[in-house]
Amino acid sequence: MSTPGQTLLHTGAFALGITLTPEQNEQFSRLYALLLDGNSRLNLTALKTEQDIVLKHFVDSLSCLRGGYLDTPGHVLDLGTGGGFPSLPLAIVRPQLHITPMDATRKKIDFVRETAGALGLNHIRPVTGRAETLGRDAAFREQYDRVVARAVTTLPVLAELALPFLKVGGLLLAQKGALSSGELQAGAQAAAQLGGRVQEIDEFALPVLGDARTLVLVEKVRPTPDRYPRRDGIPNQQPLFWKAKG
Ligand SMILES: C[S@@+](CC[C@H](N)C(=O)[O-])C[C@H]1O[C@@H](n2cnc3c(N)ncnc32)[C@H](O)[C@@H]1O
Repeated sequence: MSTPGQTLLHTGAFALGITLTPEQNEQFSRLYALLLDGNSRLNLTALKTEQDIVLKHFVDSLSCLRGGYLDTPGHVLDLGTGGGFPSLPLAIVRPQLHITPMDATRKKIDFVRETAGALGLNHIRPVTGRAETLGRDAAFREQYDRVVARAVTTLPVLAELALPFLKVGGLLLAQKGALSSGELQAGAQAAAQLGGRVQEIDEFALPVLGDARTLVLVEKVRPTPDRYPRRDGIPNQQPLFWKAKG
């Protein structure tokens, strides 16, 4: 990563209240190089410029730390991690978390596993699978203190995919762009059906660029009914309280 890229990373992280150590800085530089290399082979991200990768992937990923809900040790599932976001940046700055990056696409999870190994992030255990299937597996259901999901589907669909993984008392942190009131209302209704309750809507601007972002916090207040999640693809085709995309 260039010196201006490092400055941007520091500025962005600092705006979120995070001061990076020299070792973390080095890990982000290596992550940047590995992402560029992986992208040329695997098409992991549409973002190509250094500024975009630093701000829209690294700093944006770290914005799930707003509010301090990931400051204590615990088990975190990253649902739909793609190329490892937010898992990899989060693992760099929060080594005390046990993080499970999960995605339906094997080649993405292979990249996350190799990259975590290269960065010495031993507290990451990547898993390939669909949320609808793993959410019914006793090894995953109700096993997590936190679920993070960045840029994954609409709020009502995400509520059905994510809430089954949480212990009662756990939190879903949904990282989204600008959110319509319709999506939020449907998401709140879906969450209630699945044992959740919208706790906070945190609207903020992405550091440096100012793009609109929303961090939606949903607390799990009682167990998710056994009939959820529905089978593969159904949450997306027939979202609760929401129209499917045409
Ligand atoms: C738009 S990408 C976002 C990736 C990453 N979170 C990021 O911010 O760069 C959405 C990801 O969710 C995964 N995904 C979508 N539905 C899923 C499901 N039902 N189970 C597991 N992964 C899913 C996709 O494979 C894709 O990698």
